[in-house]
Amino acid sequence: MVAVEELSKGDRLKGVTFRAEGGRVGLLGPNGAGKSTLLALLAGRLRPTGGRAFLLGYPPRDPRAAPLRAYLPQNPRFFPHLRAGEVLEGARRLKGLPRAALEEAVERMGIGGLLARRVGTLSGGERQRLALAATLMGDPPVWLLDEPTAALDPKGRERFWAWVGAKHQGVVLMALHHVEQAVRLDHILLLKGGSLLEEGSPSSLLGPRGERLPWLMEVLYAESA
Ligand SMILES: Nc1ncnc2c1ncn2[C@@H]1O[C@H](COP(=O)(O)OP(=O)(O)OP(=O)(O)O)[C@@H](O)[C@H]1O
Repeated sequence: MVAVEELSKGDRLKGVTFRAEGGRVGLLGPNGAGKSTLLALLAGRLRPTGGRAFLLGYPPRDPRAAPLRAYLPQNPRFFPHLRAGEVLEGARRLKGLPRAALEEAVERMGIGGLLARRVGTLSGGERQRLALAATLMGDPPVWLLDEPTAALDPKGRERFWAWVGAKHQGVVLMALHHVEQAVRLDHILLLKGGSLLEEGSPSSLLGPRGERLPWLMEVLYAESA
């Protein structure tokens, strides 16, 4: 479903290869590891300098790939004067979705009370909920999410993970910083310095009881003196 072969972007991503047929796949790695670069390449926002990728058989920049994916960048931007409801309505029209899809997205992220608010007045977490609702509306098969939970409070995180849990087909590929969320994943890709260090299930990488967590933290996050 998502196939990545020797994908490169200069020094930012160096020949990464993996396949994901379905499920929740986490990209873990320190700042600057290349997570956002990989997601932006799959979203068709960047051109690779080498290698290839496919979303359900289509290269990311092929127009046929666009309706198959939802992409949440790290810092989604909105026109601050728009109301949250207008942002969602714009997303709905752009995607050609029925009104029910918008209503489901509002319900899932719990933002019914924000619809009349101007985006510029929303808090960081409220904006993140709105961005997720606008991005995931209509549930396309491939979700590409750059730190989707970073600004969310615990309730917001629960809502997000419940939406992910309700997705029974497709791939959710997401960059995450909070290693404790790794237990919610089916598969983990460890990125560092633009390269894929290792991949596997949470229990194979972290140990069945999380006993390898110190190793993981050291491998990923140790800073050279
Ligand atoms: N537009 C750009 N031009 C040149 N280099 C860039 C650009 N954007 C990012 N980089 C560099 O590419 C590398 C990978 O960055 P990327 O944003 O993909 O990392 P990341 O794993 O998402 O990091 P973070 O956890 O900090 O979001 C970093 O060294 C970064 O400084």
